Amino acid sequence: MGRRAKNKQGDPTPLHDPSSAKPGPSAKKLGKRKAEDEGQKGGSVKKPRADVKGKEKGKGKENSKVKAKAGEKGLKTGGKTKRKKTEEEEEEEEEDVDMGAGGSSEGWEDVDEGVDLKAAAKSLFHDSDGEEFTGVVGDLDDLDIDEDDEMDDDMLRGPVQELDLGSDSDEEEPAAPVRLKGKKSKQQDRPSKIIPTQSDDSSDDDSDEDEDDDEDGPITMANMEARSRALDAKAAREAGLDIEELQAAVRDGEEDGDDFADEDEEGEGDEDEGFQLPTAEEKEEEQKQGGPQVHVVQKRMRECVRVLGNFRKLGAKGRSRSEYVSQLISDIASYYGYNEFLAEKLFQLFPVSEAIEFFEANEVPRPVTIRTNTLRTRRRDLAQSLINRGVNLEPIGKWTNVGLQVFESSVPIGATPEYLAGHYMLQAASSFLPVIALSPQPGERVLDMASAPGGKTTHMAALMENTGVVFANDANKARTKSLTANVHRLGCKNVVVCSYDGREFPKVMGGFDRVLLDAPCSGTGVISKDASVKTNKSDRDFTLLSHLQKQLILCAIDSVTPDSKTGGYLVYSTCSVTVDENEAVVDYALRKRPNVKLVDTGLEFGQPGYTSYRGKTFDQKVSLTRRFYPHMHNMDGFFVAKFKVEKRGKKQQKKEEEDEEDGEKGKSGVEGGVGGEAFAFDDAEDKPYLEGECRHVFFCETMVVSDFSLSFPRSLGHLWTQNPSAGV
Ligand SMILES: C[S@@+](CC[C@H](N)C(=O)[O-])C[C@H]1O[C@@H](n2cnc3c(N)ncnc32)[C@H](O)[C@@H]1O
Repeated sequence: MGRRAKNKQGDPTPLHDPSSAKPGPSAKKLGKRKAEDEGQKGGSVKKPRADVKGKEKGKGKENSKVKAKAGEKGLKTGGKTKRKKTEEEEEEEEEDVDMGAGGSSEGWEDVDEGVDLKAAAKSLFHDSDGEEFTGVVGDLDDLDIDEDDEMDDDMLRGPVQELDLGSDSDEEEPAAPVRLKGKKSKQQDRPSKIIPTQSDDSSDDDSDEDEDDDEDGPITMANMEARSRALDAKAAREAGLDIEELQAAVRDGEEDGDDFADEDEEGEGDEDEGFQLPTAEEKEEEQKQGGPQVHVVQKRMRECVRVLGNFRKLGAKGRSRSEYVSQLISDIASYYGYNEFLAEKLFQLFPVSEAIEFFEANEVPRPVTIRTNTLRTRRRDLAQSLINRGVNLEPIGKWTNVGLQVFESSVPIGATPEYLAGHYMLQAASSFLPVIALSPQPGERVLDMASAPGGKTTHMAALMENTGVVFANDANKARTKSLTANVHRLGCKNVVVCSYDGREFPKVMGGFDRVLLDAPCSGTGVISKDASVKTNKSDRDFTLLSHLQKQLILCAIDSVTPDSKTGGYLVYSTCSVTVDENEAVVDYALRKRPNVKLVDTGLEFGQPGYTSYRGKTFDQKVSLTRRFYPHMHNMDGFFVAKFKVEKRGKKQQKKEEEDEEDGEKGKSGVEGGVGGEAFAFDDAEDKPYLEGECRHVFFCETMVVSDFSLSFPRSLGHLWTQNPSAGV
């Protein structure tokens, strides 16, 4: 936690207008990275932060007070600008401005004006100087928080464990990483932030001023934020220039009539004297020596990106584009520590230069973010309480009125009294998105089909103001423990926890106004959190996951009632960036269920989903889905699709019945592989794997009702009367 909290980053806000050009290449950046490696560990961007850390440690308690003060300033004025002022200015202003009453309200739109926040915060919590803690209301006694649960908040997403077909991620890192042996990342050799995301740029409006500051005087508590931002901004500007240069190179290539689609076209230009693609013999020799040297790989990657940006001009005679591509993929795999299969799969998602940005971004932790639980508190009150404890934070961005980004904290953010009292959930910013898209309404009946550990369930319960009912289901019974704990901690009284295989819906219950299917996935969007994904995913995993996701999405659609007066929506999301798990699943659902249509997600940013990919064409409406990327949005890789479910015609019903019969005969008929090759699943062949997937399924007969004060019959009455055909 501490490491992340100290990792000051830009907002997880949109960096690009979806319509704007994607960020460009960074071949030059790879060169800069090398210089930083050799010149100074940590590079110019990281060094001041290290200094600051050292000072913070030394200052102890006093330090946290200063930080709290700096944070208060941020709160009063909307954050960023104020923290760049001198200590004297801050003190002066502190006297002038009444905490919480007035001030600029950017990012705090959810807060009533004129509230005495200090008093409000005090009424909730006593100061941390030993007075009795009286702020907790509700069912704290019911809390059963163990370490796993704490982790669960943050590790909201991850690969499906059942499909983890072995990983070698326990392998030790070599002590002196001179050569690349096997699939080990060399990231420990390099500064953690090498190609700054453009969020750094966008989050800094007055970076010139900061840059001037950079020259004078030592780093102090008062100026450290400004220093850090200035350095980030400087690096971002440099990266921007690189991007422009490389984009220009790519444009030149295009103008020259370079056909990027022609994989085997041979180069016409002269290869740089200093760079030659290695011959087969040289590669063999490299392997014999225990793998290439880091600086060789860095240089080769940089050169390959450059050549591929303008292949016709720069490609060596007699060498094909695909040779450069496969060399680059192989070097990416060894440099960043991926298996070659996954490196290639992810590489193919982006233009060459952007792919490097994506891989780089996976090496950097995403910002620490929390979601205010509006059932227990308001964001401004929560911020005030945490600031008083020495937490430096800011609202995430205008797109959410409950999110806070934590920059630094002198207390463990997963163990504050506010956390234990359920005032917030440690939650990745990307996790807010599907709930915002689904937009559950008070009084509705909602299903969260794959819900553990409950980040989205509890968010939905809050949006529904603890009314209606949220069925929080998860096939993995062990995971429902942390789900239940979170439901209790956050004071959700409209949640029923259950543990079915999602594919049992709507047979067990249906008739929902809205359904969220936050599907089990490969986790390729959260590699910065779980590096094991780099090496433990195979082609077969993606095939099986896609199969499961297709089965789940049909069940999710069928669980929505088209008769809903207020809703009739399904949101499908994953924390993966692969097309097989996203667009291919959505397209499959559209083909299998003509009664659903894609609608706008309502999310303000994100890239449109692919409508064609590697020879496969999807429904044009798939462009309504949204993709989110670490390198572009400074949040976990994520995908969101929103469907409106309408009434089924008789013809469709008949077709579905036929499909079901076919499935029972042995072929489930799931199709839609990426790359043009349609494939069908053979249930007999998949059985061992699907059984593996199902072995944790617990068909619960007794629901765990989150609010024990609710009478059992009433909650279940609500449940069963909606679905008389449930047959339970
Ligand atoms: C991405 S996680 C869900 C995260 C959760 N929505 C949240 O926000 O905290 C996917 C979940 O799907 C569950 N799962 C896997 N297979 C399932 C199935 N067949 N039916 C229902 N849930 C399943 C896993 O146990 C896992 O908890």
